[in-house]
Amino acid sequence: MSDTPLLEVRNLKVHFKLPGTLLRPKSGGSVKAVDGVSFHLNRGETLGLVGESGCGKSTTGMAVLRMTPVSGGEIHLEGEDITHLNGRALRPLRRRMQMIYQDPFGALDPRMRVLDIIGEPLKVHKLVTGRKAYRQEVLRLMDLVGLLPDMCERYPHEFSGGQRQRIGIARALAAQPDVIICDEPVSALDVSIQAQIINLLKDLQEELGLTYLFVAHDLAVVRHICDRVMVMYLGHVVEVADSETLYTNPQHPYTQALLSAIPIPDPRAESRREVDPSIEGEVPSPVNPPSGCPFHPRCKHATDVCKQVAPTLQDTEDGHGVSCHLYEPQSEAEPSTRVASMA
Ligand SMILES: Nc1ncnc2c1ncn2[C@@H]1O[C@H](COP(=O)(O)OP(=O)(O)OP(=O)(O)O)[C@@H](O)[C@H]1O
Repeated sequence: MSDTPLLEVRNLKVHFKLPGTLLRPKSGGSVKAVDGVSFHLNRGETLGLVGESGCGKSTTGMAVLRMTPVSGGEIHLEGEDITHLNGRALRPLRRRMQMIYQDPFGALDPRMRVLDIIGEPLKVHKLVTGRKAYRQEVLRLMDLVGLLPDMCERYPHEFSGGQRQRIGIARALAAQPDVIICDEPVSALDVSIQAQIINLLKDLQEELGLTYLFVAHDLAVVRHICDRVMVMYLGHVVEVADSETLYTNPQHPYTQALLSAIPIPDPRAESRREVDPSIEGEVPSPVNPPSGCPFHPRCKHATDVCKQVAPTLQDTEDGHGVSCHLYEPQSEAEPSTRVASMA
């Protein structure tokens, strides 16, 4: 079996130009929404992408799908550089990478019947021939996601939020994708429905060997579905590790702060929980980033959130990477594995 990851992203940058003002029309500057992000995704695994609002999670997903312009870096799908594919060459990629959207209400065309919403990718990518095979395939997909056959003639407004998300999942599956980007797929749903959709995604992954990039701001949700988790802060990855390690032994102060904000189900433990103050207050914005490191105010590199001398995050053997100048590896035996290099 090949060691090539299904998806590999190297030093990805997405910088948006800001419009100028009336007085200074040319000096709008830019937002570094994604600024040097690297990661890999193996076939059959789920990688979580977490962080506060505005840290660049969705933009990373959209860039990987080649739905937003890439300012720098490389995206490889099964070893093929897809960063600069355009026009016709992008078509097969559109099938191979699908997205499940956050808003099950806005993602579906209200004028289309479920039969055609789910079936559209079958037509676009010519995956079935004939009306009968088309209908059969849609019904099979509906069954996979727990929708009844007679629902296929209905319209999106006749469904609940959870059912609409099932329709969105069936539509994504119709394309027989290699990678599915799940962009906050449960955050718009009631808590009781969230668990159903997460379980459905897990079951489908097991049955069909799916690969997910799972974007979410809710760390509690991510823990249940992800094999590995990557934490983003203002366009950078600050820590990546397997889920168990990240939740039980977080090393970056930002990860620790994010975890301190998760409510604990046990009321006694919850009453003792203290939220790290660095995570409270206004969410930092890449439009006007903080001038010093909010986690290590005394760090001598703490200028413009480590952007002047950015610590680099190593893709290490044990898979635990920490991007912080002040991080010390725990073991002498693995000096190069966890240290953020002083570039
Ligand atoms: N098309 C765009 N033009 C200009 N700025 C943009 C554009 N798209 C995103 N941004 C900015 O890039 C930053 C990252 O946005 P992004 O949506 O990726 O964050 P996010 O982590 O997914 O947040 P959320 O959880 O709120 O969706 C934000 O400051 C956002 O305002």
